[in-house]
Formats: sequence, C-alpha cells, structure tokens
Amino acid sequence: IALQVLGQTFRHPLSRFPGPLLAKWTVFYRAYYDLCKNGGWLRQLEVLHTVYGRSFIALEQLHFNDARAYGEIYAPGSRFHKDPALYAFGATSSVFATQDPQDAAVMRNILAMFFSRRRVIRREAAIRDKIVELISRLKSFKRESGIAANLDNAFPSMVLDVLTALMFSQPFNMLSSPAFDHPFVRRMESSSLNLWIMKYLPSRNAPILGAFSRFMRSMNPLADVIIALSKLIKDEITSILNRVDLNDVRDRIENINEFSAAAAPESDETDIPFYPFFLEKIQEPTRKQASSTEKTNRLNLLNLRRLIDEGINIRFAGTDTIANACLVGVKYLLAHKDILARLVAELDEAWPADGEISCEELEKLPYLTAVIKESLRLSHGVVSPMGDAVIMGEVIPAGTTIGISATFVHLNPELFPEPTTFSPERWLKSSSSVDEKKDFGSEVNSDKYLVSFSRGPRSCVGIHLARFELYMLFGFLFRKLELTPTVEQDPNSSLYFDDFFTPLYTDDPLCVFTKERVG
Ligand code: HEM
Repeated sequence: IALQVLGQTFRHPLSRFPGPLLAKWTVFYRAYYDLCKNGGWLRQLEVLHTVYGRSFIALEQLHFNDARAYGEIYAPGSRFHKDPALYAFGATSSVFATQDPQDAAVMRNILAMFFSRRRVIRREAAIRDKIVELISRLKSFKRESGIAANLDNAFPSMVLDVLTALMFSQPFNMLSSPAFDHPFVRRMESSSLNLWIMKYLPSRNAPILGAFSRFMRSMNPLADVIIALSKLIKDEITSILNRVDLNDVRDRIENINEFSAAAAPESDETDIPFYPFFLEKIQEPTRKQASSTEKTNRLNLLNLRRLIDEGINIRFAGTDTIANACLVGVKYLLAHKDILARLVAELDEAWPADGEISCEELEKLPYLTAVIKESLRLSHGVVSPMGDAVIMGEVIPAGTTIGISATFVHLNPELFPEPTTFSPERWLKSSSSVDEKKDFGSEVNSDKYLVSFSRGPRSCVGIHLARFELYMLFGFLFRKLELTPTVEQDPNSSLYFDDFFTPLYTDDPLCVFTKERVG
C-alpha cells in the first residue's frame, strides 16, 4: 500500500486535487467505509467535504458537493460515460448499464416511448386496479386482527405488480402474499442490502483478477436474484412471443410511427406488451434495410439477451425507487400529524366520498404535489451516479470519474433551508422565497434542484410511471385509510441520518394498523 501511495502521489495528474492520501491513491479507504461500515462511503463523503472543500479526489474519482456542479455534470447533451466500475455488473446489455450515452440512445428512446406519459395515462385503469388491490388488502389489517401490515414489504409488492401488469405476460401477484412477504420481494431486498460490494469486484477486463471473474461474479450480491430473474424472464419471453402475432404488433407499431406522439390515434397500441414492442423496435432499422421477403420473427441470441437484461433492469430500476419514496413520505406523514391533517383535508375536499378521482386531477392538488416532491427529495432516488471535462472551472483529465451525489443537492441548506426537516410547505412558496440570489446568482427554482430522477441524457425513463404511481398511492392511501403505526414515529428524527438513504432496508420495518375512512 505504501509503495502504491508514494508512487502515485508524485506523478499523477490528479495529485493537485486535495484528499486523504490513502483515499486518493488506493481503494482501501473507500472500501473500508462501504464494506465494513455498511455502505458508509456516502456519509464519509460528507465528512471529507467539510475538510477538503467543494471537491476532492478519491482514487481517480473527483467528487463535488456544490449543487451547481450537478447541473454541469448532468447537463442536457452531456457526453459523459457512466462509470464502468459501477455499471459493469448485472444486466450488462440493458440501457441502464450501457456506458456510452450515444450507444444507449436508441434503446433509451424505445424505453421512453413505452413509458411515455401518454401511454401511462392510457393504462391508468391497470395501475389503479393494483392500488385498489393494495388498499383492500390493507383494510384487513385492523387493530382487532392483531396483525399489523408491513409497509416495507407492501409497497415493493404493489410496485412490482404494477410493473408486471403494464409490461409483462405472467403476473407476479405479489400483493396476494398474506403478509406481503413474497419470496421474490424478500430476495430483492436481501440482494440490494449489500449492493456496494459490486463496486469492488474487478471487471472481466481487469488484469490478473479478471481471470477469477467467474468467482468474482458469483460474489456479486445481485447474482442470485439475477439468475432467478433471468430464468423467469426467459420463460415470460418465450410464452409471450408464442402467444402474440408479431406481424400484428409490427402493423400496430408502424401505425404509431406514422403519427407524431401527440397526434397518435386512439389505437390499442398501449396493449402491446413490452417484449414484442421492444423486439420490434430494436429490429426496425435492420428490417427497413432488408427486403420485405426477409422479414423475420427470429429471436437471435443477442436480442434475447437484450430483452432479458432490460426485463431485469426495469424490475430493479422501477421497484425499490418508488417503494422507497412512498415509505419515506408515509413515515414522515405519520410522524407529523399537522402535515398529515393538511393533506387529508385537501384530499377530502377534492375527492367526494362516493366519487372517483383521476390521476390528472390528483396532480392538480398543490399540497399532495408538495408532499410527493418532499418525499422524493428526502428519499434521494439513486444516490451515486458518476461521469472528462471542465467542471466548476476545474480542468479534469480524461479517464477521471466525476460525480456529485444527489444528497449534496437535496440536503444543501442554501437551496433547502433546514434540509433534513420534512416540510412540504417549502414547495408551496414562490421560487423567489428560496435564497438562491446570494450564492446561486439568480432566483432558485427549487424544482430545478429536485434531482431524484437525475438530469441530462441519462435521466430516468420511468419518471412518468413513477410520478403516476406516487400520486395514486398517496391519494388512495390517505383518502381511503387511517394508518396507525405500531411504533410512534418521532417527528424529530431524520430518516436520512438515522437510516442511511434507504429506509426500505432497515431492521425495523414500518408496520401499521388500518381503519377505513371511506369505502
Ligand atoms: C421514484 C422512482 C424512481 C426514481 C427516484 C428513479 C431514479 C433514477 C435515476 C436517479 C436514474 C439515473 C441513474 C444513473 O445515472 O445511473 C434512473 C435511471 C433509470 N430509470 Fe429510474 N427512477 C425511478 C423509477 C423508475 C421506473 C418506474 C422505471 C421503469 C419503469 C425506471 C427506469 C429507469 C431506467 C431504464 C434508467 C436508465 C436510464 C439510462 O441509463 O439512460 N425508473 N432512475
């Protein structure tokens, strides 16, 4: 270690940036916090920024804490690649894991088309059905039943069921598990617990250690769940492609392609399941070059791998993220009775007891919107994406990983005063009320600094579905039910600092008894 530190200290182009010596030139410092302190690197980043200022280097990774750096790194049209150390494992041919934004663009557009706001709105009934199912399941967890509902498990179950209802052929029916404890939900949870181990497994290309790549991959905490998912998804693909007439799918897609998204006809294209849709779209350019007689439904191995990887990735990308935001919001609401009362009053006024309400109407409710934004701000989304360039005036050599965790934006006291306090009211103020003028040059538009879904060319493609689910979930949950937590929630506790960034994975799940408010 000493030789490595000495050698690197004097000749490396990044040596001008500050940082603790051991962290600057070896992996051991960072690995200690992640592996021995249970993913504690994010917390240590905060400590190091207080010592070294707005940027410091840790093993070729330059980390910033200035919210303005976020806008420069995740800018529209940014050409930064994703960090291979973080994305080389798992579903490697998925959009999420594709490092070069240009390589990812075509497949990203296909996903964005599938999850467009228009398509999500047209599938409202399918999403609503799953949320209604959750509410009706929750109703049986009355105090008299003696068993409380575990919301840490209930939310991922509901979110996975929505995804499968929208995209896949074989429903998971997670919500039908008596205690919301379907083995698959538990498996995803336990594999995600040690996610940071992945950062320290050498990639297949790494010298020497790469020879042990099979062994290293077996240590990947996600290996177990990825193998199980791959098998399940392969079966799904085979069954759905046997069932669906691809010529019909092709005609329906060609029909959509003829119209701009806004002017698309009221066709039943929203019914096209994900795999045939994705397969047809990735084959479209090749087919256009080929003559019509060469049209083929053949599923080659490369495309099969892509479909499987996309199926795996979407289940990961679209499950814990939404479930975590729901859990964070509900925990805070149950701790802050005044905030909860204001939300319930707004919902009661907008939603008659015997009536229905659409998601688009829910989206117009200002306090519900503020609660959702605050839940997203304090659940942070994906916290450690990364990306050579000039950032904040610093010339950074090619090959350096640069990044800023979303937590440094969401918890910046100049953008969000008292940042660890759950305060939906901050979103109701006009943009000029947040003091950006002083340090950020112009008035703050707080929305600009809500970066839960990331920004730029690699931002989240599931944002419309996620927003839709959050509105429906918060709306239905607090209009239809009264929740009493089994353990009183402390209004002064901060989920972020007490439970790290993802309370989904703590040992004390949020359990509640329910009482029906309206039918
Ligand atoms: C509250 C819910 C969600 C949050 C907070 C969230 C957050 C994020 C973030 C921060 C990224 C960027 C990650 C990176 O740079 O590596 C991302 C990417 C992505 N998300 Fe989401 N996400 C959510 C829901 C969803 C859903 C429901 C889906 C799918 C149905 C989805 C699909 C994706 C995909 C495919 C990417 C990769 C995009 C790319 O690499 O170009 N997400 N998401």
